[in-house]
Amino acid sequence: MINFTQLVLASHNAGKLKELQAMLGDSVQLRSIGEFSQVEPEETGLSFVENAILKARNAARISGLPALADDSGLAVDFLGGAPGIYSARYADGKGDAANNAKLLDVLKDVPEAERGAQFVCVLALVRHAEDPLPILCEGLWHGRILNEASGEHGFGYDPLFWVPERDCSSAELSPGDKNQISHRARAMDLLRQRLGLK
Ligand SMILES: O=P(O)(O)OP(=O)(O)OP(=O)(O)OC[C@H]1O[C@@H](n2cnc3c(O)ncnc32)[C@H](O)[C@@H]1O
Ligand SMILES: [Mg+2]
Repeated sequence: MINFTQLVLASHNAGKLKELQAMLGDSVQLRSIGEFSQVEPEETGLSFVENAILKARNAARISGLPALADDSGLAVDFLGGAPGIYSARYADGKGDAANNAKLLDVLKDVPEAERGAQFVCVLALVRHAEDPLPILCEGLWHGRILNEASGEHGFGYDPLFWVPERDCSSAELSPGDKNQISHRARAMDLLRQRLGLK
């Protein structure tokens, strides 16, 4: 049985930590892997699942605690699913603003009907570093890529992601609203079911 008072989040992304902690509420306290190490593991997998497991195992090994990892990204239809698992590194590690600028540039002549995209989130939970049976949960969020950035909330590609069901960008949603409907919210919903927390 997992001791949830001591669950470490295998992520160096403050935006993810905030969202996941808000979704979990008070029942589970997520400790950041940053408390244990500043070294980020190389994400050498070819899929979200592989990278999520790799990050979770690494965090469990470093902390000695059960670990939850989130590997996520943006899959753009016109780009055959890119940037995908490379979303954080799309502009060679120059950060969110550069990633967004590059995406807008690559799609600059693409008409609205062909700008469909999905946010993807895979959560992996391991009880310990060698856990042979990680719990895996996936969430998708369908939308489309805007022609310019809009909104101040969230992180990453949120200002470029149009949310059809709310008629606004993901960065225009309040944090509470995003956490109800996002790819991460859907994956977390499944995880809570798997853990018997709901
Ligand atoms: O690997 P960790 O340490 O968790 O942090 P990271 O930022 O590198 O995370 P990923 O490797 O999973 O890359 C995910 C990238 O996808 C984008 N992304 C994921 N979820 C997002 C969201 O909810 N809103 C906007 N962009 C998101 C954003 O650019 C992230 O940096
Ligand atoms: Mg990463």
